[in-house]
Amino acid sequence: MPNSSTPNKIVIATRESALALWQANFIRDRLAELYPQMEFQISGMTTRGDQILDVTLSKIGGKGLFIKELEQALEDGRADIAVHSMKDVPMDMPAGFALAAITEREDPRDAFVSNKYARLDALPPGSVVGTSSLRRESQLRARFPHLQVQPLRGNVQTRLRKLDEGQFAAIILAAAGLKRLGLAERITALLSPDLSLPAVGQGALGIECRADRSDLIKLMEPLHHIPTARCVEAERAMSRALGGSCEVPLGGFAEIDGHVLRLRGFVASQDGIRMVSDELNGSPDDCASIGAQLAKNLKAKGAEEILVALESKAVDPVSHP
Ligand SMILES: NCc1[nH]cc(CCC(=O)O)c1CC(=O)O
Repeated sequence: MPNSSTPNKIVIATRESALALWQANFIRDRLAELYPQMEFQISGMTTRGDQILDVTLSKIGGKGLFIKELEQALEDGRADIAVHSMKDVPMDMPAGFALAAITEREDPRDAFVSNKYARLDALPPGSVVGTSSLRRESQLRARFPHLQVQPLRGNVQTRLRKLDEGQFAAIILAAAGLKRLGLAERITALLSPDLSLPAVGQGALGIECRADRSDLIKLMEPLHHIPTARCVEAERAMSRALGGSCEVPLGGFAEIDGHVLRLRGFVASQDGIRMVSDELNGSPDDCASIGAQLAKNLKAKGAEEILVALESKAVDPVSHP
């Protein structure tokens, strides 16, 4: 129960895309149920990541761009919490910030969306599939080398519009985003993790606040879903140990069955020609060490060479001729 040291009003910082607003409203509604006497306000803001739409995100600084402005608002006291897709949260939290809660995971799978074809394996050779995710691209190229992959940026609605305009035979999106936006009927087929291993954190939401706001961390506790948090921590520990960012074609997905946490991971070259994947089981209590160990095992199988090759590719050709 909130005591005298808890605020009577909580301001929630969010990006202004339909999905981000849905997520912020979802958390607001959960909090309002828990704390009916408190007041909640949603504060929408445009981030640099939202403004820059013409280049591949990985080339201009990556996912951090979507959350820096929100963190600035937390820092300045203009907002109390920020709601993020865990997929968009960098592996290392910046100093002074904490994840107060990780919510129960929505469907973590990728979705195949097409107006013409029922399944990925029904696409004729040369078909153009839209995605700007290096993870999705590398897996598609590895498993369906006869398909073309072309960039597709923008929010969920923009991506669906580009599909509907006929620029692509199919696109790949996160099922969670489509379901949250009430667009589940657009899902043509769900891709099993064997076919498209999800992104680290996919489907889970994170609530961020300043690390010194123990009042907020306490208030968010009922929204923290421990099995999801353990799975996401296993995935993030793996990605962190591999130096994962959105510049790296990498996937990580953990699930708990009974007393066993199963973590699967892969690292690939963008063209999917080189791919190293592996999995590890263990106790959910050991989530972080399972992630670190799987990263080691992947490195032992050759992930390091793939990562080094990616790094040299990322070097700016102008300043490093
Ligand atoms: N890359 C953007 C992004 N960040 C989070 C989601 C929604 C799914 C989720 O919460 O994991 C999406 C859309 C997508 O990948 O299709």
